[in-house]
Amino acid sequence: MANDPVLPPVARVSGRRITIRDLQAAKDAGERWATLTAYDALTAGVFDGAGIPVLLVGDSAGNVVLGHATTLPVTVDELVSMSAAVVRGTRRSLVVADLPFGSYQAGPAQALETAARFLKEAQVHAVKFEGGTQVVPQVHALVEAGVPVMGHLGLTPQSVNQLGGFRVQGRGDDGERLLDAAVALEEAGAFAVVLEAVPADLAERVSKTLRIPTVGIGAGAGTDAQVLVWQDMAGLSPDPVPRFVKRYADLRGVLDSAARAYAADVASGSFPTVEQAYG
Ligand SMILES: Nc1nc(=O)c2c([nH]1)NC[C@@H]1CN(c3ccc(C(=O)N[C@@H](CCC(=O)O)C(=O)O)cc3)CN21
Ligand SMILES: CC(C)C(=O)C(=O)O
Ligand SMILES: [Mg+2]
Repeated sequence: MANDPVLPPVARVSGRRITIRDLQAAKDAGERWATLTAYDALTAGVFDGAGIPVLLVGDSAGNVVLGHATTLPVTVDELVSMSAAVVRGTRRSLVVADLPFGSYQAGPAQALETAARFLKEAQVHAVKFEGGTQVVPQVHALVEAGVPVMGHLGLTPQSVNQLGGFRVQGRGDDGERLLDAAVALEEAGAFAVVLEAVPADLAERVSKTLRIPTVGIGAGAGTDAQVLVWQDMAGLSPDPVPRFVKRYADLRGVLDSAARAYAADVASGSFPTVEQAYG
């Protein structure tokens, strides 16, 4: 894994944690890299071993772990707990935690207070939060305090009620504003920016304009990195999944078969056998 030649150089960093400097070096060298979400120690350990350089403890946990319809109900306590598990389950991946809705919008002091909880209680390496020019003071304050910040523009799910649904952002004149916001986040000190559900040509333009890496989700092939929710990528999420998802496995089918086979074995008496029993 650490010496797997198919992995990009940033994923082959061995014997230490990947840093935000490695990610910048990857962009400077023109290397693309993959990010996945993670919410628990076991899956985080799998992705760490597979050479995924960045793991995001997303507030998408609200959807794929906690059963909510949106990310809005997710609390700091919930994500701190999951983030701590992800950090404990990894050795090499850089772990980024999403700041939940309502935990940073009030201003730089609130953002710093929330980020400090993630760094102290979960020992994450960076935080991410949604928004453009309105969160620039927060980015500045955290970077000043030594906390790496990832921005998030485009479809920002914490604003779903204002956006009027989960729809593509940045079409037409909005594209210019998104580009300006991306530049403002970079100037405030962000180390990377997520571009979610924006037209591919806009995402490519932003990626070429910024020095820092862009991380696309539903933003086409022109970004420096990609991110997917792991349950979507592995085929565990139920239909419908957003159109930008590619399923690399059918975990839902695998788990469904396993559960059915187990239940049938119990019903028929063929599990457990003497092999699974103590003498
Ligand atoms: N499982 C999961 N995957 C995600 O990618 C994800 C979450 N949850 N939760 C937080 C946000 C919400 N996201 C979403 C949610 C829905 C669409 C969606 O329904 N897209 C439609 C319509 C697009 C349009 O009409 O503009 C699609 O078909 O892609 C997209 C992104 C992305 N994030
Ligand atoms: C999809 C990524 C960017 C995210 O914000 C999340 O998982 O919450
Ligand atoms: Mg999120």
